[in-house]
Amino acid sequence: MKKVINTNLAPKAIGPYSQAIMLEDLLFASGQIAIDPKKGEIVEGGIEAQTSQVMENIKNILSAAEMDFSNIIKTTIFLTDLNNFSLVNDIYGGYFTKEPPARSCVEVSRLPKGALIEIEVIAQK
Ligand SMILES: C=C(N)C(=O)O
Repeated sequence: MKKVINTNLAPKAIGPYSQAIMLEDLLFASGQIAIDPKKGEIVEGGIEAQTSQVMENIKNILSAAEMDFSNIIKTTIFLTDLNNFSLVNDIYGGYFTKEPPARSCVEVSRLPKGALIEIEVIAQK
């Protein structure tokens, strides 16, 4: 039986999707862009600020499902500019102290709200 995960500590959906869906012990989180949940707007400060906000949003969705970064088994990173690869790795890597999850990273032409980065995760409880 699936369960919808919803928290005010992560941005509200900007379309017809849930923040995350739990199916048995697996969590499928929708792609997070760098919306500050308090303001409802993309944070200022470029790729570094956006990456940090995305990771905080993911942290709060995991927390709403009683999980943390150690539960993540797969991520997908979407970047509008692969030149930001190293900057993103530096920030992203700080959230995974050991055994980082499997990952894909791709460049895309555009993201919702003009975001520079979107990350989706799958986690196991
Ligand atoms: C931001 C999204 N995850 C979306 O529009 O699907």
